[in-house]
Amino acid sequence: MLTLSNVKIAYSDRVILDNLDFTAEIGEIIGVAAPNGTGKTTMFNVIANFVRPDSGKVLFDGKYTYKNEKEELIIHKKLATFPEQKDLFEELSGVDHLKLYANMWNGSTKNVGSIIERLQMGHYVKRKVRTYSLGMRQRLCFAMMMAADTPVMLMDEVMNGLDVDNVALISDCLLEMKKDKLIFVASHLLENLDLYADRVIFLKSGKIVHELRFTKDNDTYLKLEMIPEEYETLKEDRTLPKEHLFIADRLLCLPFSDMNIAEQTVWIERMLNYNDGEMKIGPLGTVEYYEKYYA
Ligand SMILES: Nc1ncnc2c1ncn2[C@@H]1O[C@H](COP(=O)(O)OP(=O)(O)OP(=O)(O)O)[C@@H](O)[C@H]1O
Repeated sequence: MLTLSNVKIAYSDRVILDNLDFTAEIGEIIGVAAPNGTGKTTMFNVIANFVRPDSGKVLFDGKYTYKNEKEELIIHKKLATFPEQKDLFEELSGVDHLKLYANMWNGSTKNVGSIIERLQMGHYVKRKVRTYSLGMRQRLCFAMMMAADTPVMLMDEVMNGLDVDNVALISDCLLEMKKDKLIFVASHLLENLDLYADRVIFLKSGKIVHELRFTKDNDTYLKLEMIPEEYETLKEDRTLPKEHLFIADRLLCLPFSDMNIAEQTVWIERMLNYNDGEMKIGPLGTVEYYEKYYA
């Protein structure tokens, strides 16, 4: 549905996206993880054509690119970007904003009532935006995306300023929405991405350094916190599996899926001597890969 081929962009001498290749389909939520200033927003800006890449192209439905205004219009009917709070109109109400987005992209306001109900905005949405808190504004921005109801959505920092309950609410909505959409979410709430993303891409030095796919077939690891000195001692006897990881100088991860039960039992018994025997068994999540690449 969406293809980025060889997308390159640099500011002055600094390469932000370095010949990026990427394909995504309807029905996916794709998390984008990377530290501040890496290029998440730049990637979204290129997808939306707010910024022209130095080379490479963005292709929608296998045929539309940003080669002329006609095609740009076709693409922009399919694509909405998460509004920034500073772009809200202080003197308009939340309902006014929702109607605006619904009319602009969807051509109908018939879903506005159910969106307000789903996002529990009924008690404030008729007031002017200037009276809203940060969290109320953020929920309105998300509601505007729901009102636009486009097949492609670029959500930058969607959870900013939301409390735990609202993060859970928006996460549930994302899962409900994804069936007929391709949704990108750039976020620093890493654990939250594990709850709804189908895959998470990690950007580093302009490239995708890792793609984490959440499937039931993901490799399982035995995970245990230890200090670097303990890890070094353990390494000396040369029995650690070759594919083990020691992430961020704190987390030992032993690949468990490939071991037989006897080997697994031996390692669990050995690990009981560390960290009061506190260990976890499961696949690696976004936090662990993030630490692997950026710690
Ligand atoms: N118009 C511009 N001119 C010059 N440099 C820019 C421009 N836009 C972005 N950059 C630089 O490109 C880099 C990537 O910025 P970008 O906003 O894409 O990062 P990000 O990963 O979204 O960061 P954050 O997590 O802070 O939102 C930064 O170093 C930024 O300063």
